Amino acid sequence: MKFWRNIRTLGLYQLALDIITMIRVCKMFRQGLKGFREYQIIEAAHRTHPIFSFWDKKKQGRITFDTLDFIAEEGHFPPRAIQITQKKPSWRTEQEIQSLCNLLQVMDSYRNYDEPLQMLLAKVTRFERFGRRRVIVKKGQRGNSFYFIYLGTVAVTDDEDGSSAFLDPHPTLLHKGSCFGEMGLLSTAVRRATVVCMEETEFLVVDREDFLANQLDEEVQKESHYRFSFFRKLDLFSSWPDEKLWKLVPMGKVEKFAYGQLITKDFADSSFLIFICKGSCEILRLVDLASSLSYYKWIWQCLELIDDRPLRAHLKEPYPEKRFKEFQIKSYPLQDFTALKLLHLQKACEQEGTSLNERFQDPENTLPKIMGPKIRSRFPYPIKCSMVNTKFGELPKEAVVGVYMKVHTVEEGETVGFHQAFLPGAQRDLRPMGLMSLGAELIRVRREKFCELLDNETKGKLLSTEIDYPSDEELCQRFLKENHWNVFRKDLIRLLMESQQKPPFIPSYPRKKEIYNPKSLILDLCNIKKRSKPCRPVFMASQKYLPPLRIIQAISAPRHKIQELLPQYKNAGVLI
Ligand SMILES: Nc1ncnc2c1ncn2[C@@H]1O[C@@H]2COP(=O)(O)O[C@H]2[C@H]1O
Repeated sequence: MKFWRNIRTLGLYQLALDIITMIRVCKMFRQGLKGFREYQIIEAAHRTHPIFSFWDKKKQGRITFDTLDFIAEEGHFPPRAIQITQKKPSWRTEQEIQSLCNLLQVMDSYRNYDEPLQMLLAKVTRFERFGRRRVIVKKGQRGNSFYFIYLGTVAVTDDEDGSSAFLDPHPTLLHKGSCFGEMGLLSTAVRRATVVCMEETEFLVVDREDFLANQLDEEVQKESHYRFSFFRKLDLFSSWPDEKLWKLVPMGKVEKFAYGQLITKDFADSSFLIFICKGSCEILRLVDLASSLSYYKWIWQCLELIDDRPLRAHLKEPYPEKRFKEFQIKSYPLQDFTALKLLHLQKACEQEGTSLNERFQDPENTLPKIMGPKIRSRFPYPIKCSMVNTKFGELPKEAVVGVYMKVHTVEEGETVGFHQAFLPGAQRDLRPMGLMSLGAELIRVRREKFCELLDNETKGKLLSTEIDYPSDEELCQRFLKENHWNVFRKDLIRLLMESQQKPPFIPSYPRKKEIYNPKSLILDLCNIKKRSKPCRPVFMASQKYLPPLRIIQAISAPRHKIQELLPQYKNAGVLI
């Protein structure tokens, strides 16, 4: 009693009570939050007809499938599937295993196995979810499990606690759909690396006994041999003995990328050397069009076409004499007097001491354009739009855009990532280039690890395969050319289709506003004035590579009617 009285006087009793209460509250919060999350996942009271059912003739019974059972918050492993993985393998029913197997198809590494093996894995796998910074496997330790990543990202590091992954600007990352932990399960091997979660990550785990019982070790060996035989076939390694090549094999894994999937934003800046095993990839460059002289010239030429005069000329009223000259020229019937106009214009230019090609550079120039009638002469009055300064002069703000241009295609058996790496820094092409898959299978190896094996002969071979990538100016000119051709092609198709006089096929669009609108990828120079506020989503380039910039795919500029360029098509349909 005395003891308790002492404690009471010391306040320790109260402290202990407080701590117990706090623990209880925390526990309730934890449970509450979990419950809340589960609620978010399952909540679907408003959904209609969640149960899909049909009569199975063979089984003479009704088969029902509650779609809600396998619905989860986007990307998360569904709660119903979690329940199945929590059961002992022998308690899982055939149907449950099949449902799990269907669900796991989203993971590339799982899908690669043949169907019977997939079913065996679905029977034994269990689910785990870990938070950021959690170490999953530790280098040097004995391995007990093999992991599929259902959601999230992990990093593979050489240190024991995985902390380097958060300091390294280019850590080795494994994403949703990959697997790891197989090497430590092979006979006497220990973990070759540490794997740490970069964010909250969901795994499907196969334990050592099940891994070996299902002969997954043989699958792993098969994959290693695949990598070895791929490297063996490359001319780059023809001088390497087998033992040396086997050192390269565990440095990377085979990764699959879907068509159009971005592999890396900037391969020169990343620390990887990439070998293309199957398919091909495109090297892409994000070009800031406003930094190109050709684009600058072209934009001003197009803007003049809008109403025959340079945009800036509208800001000042022309002298009466000039206005009269212009009136005279404009008042000719356009189609019949084009040649005459040209002659007149040339004379006028000579008088003014300018050549036709220089006209776009002269903001004061108010002479009309020389070709036939225009389409969309919408602005007979001054155009007002905000301008920005570029290195060549002012451009309308709307016209400062970027495009992704293909620089080069990398084919099967080629490598990416050592471009000009052996040149002195100042001579290197340091422009950021992205790599996009056209449906490719590749192996990524860390450059510094590869350099440990690199000899002079291999270096020489790498140098001999190097090519110079086109400059931004060349890419821009190519874009303008391709854009011109695409616009012409579309105009032509429209012209020819018009003749068929059938009502055009118009797909019915959902009424809801969509996030993706293909029109947002077209810069419409004819409506440049109207676009004070972009009404469509603007695709922005990454700040790291360029200033904020709208990304476009095509430019629709004021242009001459196609019938004028191809007089034989004047009566559309006659030639079809
Ligand atoms: N270069 C690499 N690229 C991708 N994964 C790797 C790489 N090195 C090791 N791993 C994986 O990281 C795991 C660490 O544990 P294990 O050695 O069991 O198996 C290893 C591989 O699955």
